[in-house]
Amino acid sequence: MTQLIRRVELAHNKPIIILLALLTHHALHTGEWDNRFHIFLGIWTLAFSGIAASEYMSDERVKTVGAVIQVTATTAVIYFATLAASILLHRGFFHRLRKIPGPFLARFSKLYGIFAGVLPDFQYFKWCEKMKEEYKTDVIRTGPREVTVYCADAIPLIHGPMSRCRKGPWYSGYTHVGGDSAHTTRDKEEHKRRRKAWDHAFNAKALREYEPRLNRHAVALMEQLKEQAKQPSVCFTNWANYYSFDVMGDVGFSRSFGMVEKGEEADVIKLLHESMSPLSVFGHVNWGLNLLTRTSVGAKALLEHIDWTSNVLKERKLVTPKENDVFSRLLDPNDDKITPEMNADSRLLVVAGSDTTAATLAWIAYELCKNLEVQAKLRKAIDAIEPEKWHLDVDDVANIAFLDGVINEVLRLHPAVPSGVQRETPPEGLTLPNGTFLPGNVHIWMPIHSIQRDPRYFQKPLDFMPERWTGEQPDAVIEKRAFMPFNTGVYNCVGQKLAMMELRSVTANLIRLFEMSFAEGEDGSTIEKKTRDCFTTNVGKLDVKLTPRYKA
Ligand code: HEM
Repeated sequence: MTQLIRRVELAHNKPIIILLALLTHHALHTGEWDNRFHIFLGIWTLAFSGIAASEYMSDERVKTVGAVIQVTATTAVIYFATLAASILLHRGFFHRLRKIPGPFLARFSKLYGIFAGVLPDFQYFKWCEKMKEEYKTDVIRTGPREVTVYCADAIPLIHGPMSRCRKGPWYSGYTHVGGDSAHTTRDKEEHKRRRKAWDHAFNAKALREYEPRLNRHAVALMEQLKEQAKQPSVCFTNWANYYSFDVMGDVGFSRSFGMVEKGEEADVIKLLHESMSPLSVFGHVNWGLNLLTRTSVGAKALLEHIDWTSNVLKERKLVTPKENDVFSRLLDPNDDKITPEMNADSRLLVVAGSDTTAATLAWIAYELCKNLEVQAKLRKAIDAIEPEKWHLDVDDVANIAFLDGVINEVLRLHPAVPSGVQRETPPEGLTLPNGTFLPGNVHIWMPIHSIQRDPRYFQKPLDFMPERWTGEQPDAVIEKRAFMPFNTGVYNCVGQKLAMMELRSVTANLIRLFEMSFAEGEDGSTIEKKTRDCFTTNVGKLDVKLTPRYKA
């Protein structure tokens, strides 16, 4: 054996080291390693430890620790320098995406997007917007193997029901810790099977069953806001969070979190936001997120949140609720076990079912404070409904065109998933409607925020104009497909009808009971600047002044 090692003399044989580096690049390039990068780290650690040991044992010239380190380090430098040079040369000048325009440095690494687009203000969607203005084209290369696509006519190809694209590796970032949810599974057949149960949990009959709960939570919120209105300023973002968390707990798990009742930020909301935070950066470098969750460094909150949501489900499994909830439809009553997939679905419901609605409610308050004439017009429409009732039920506000116009306009200007979702081209590639050919296994993002503010699709796109949705200004929507806050196709938001019921119920009652304006010292800049894009958003604080319209 020693003879053999001596003959090969790997550490002294530069061509072999270079060849191994090139083979490594080939393996990295042809496979999907985003979520298996730890395997390479393991192989490298073993290989270089092996080289150090074999040098020490077999080479008379290498007999001190210093000499062993020197030889191993030289080997590592040659290997990694070759690997880096090969990767960078390929990504920069020979890659299949080399003809797609984009920032020069972005073609070498996604780290560029992180430094240029995320770290300045954690609002990556704004950087996407800047790229579109700078390059004035619909397809921009924003990473070595990634493009950002801005044209609405590509939506059916990328997201539509017949799309051949599949979910990208972003979705498997921490599958190894929590299992795959219906949302994170990348297997189309598995998604189809699991989505059936979710569809059942949000069909018309189920939604009707959830209505009384929504009414109860809206009443509780309004009662608390009446008390809060005695203060000069109310932190609306907090109350939006409490409400949506209570609804999600009740409708999802028949569990009362009682946050509106307590009126204080519960640790679990903080934990939820902290668990999503790493995605703002590591959502762009999958291998980073994967390593983070494997080593727990920096992913403590995420792991704790996964545990917490598993416990919520465990406790739910022990009871038979009086009213059906979402998990009445998802859990198998004949099976005592809770699978990792069910635990992952539990976290999916907590994240998707609370944060998105809370963020949208906060933006509704922001836009209504900024556009007082819209608020007055909305109030007129709301006052006309069932004037003798002191509280409007979900059913009462199901078909108010101007209310839906306000909500749609907020979802257009402030989508809860602003940077969009990742898809991957099929192996044979994809030709976009503008003729651009995207080779196979390329990652695509369609930034919802940019598309929904594009003047090609919406007249005066930055104006808050609910009338564009009500029939009063129909020409103001030029391309309806470009409105995709809940996404579209087989992976679209299963909870969108429930979300609309919540948004209508809270907005209508809020506007019926209070005049709302920015609190003193507030101008809306905190929510604009401090909102953090973490796939969903952690919205910044918004303080409002509520003036009751009726005496208690
Ligand atoms: C304003 C509120 C909401 C917005 C803007 C929103 C947006 C979205 C978007 C864009 C997706 C697609 C994600 C992707 O493809 O990766 C999605 C998926 C999903 N949403 Fe929502 N959502 C909202 C509220 C809700 C609510 C209230 C629930 C449940 C209670 C919910 C449950 C889900 C689930 C389970 C999925 C995964 C569906 C699948 O992959 O088949 N969402 N949502």
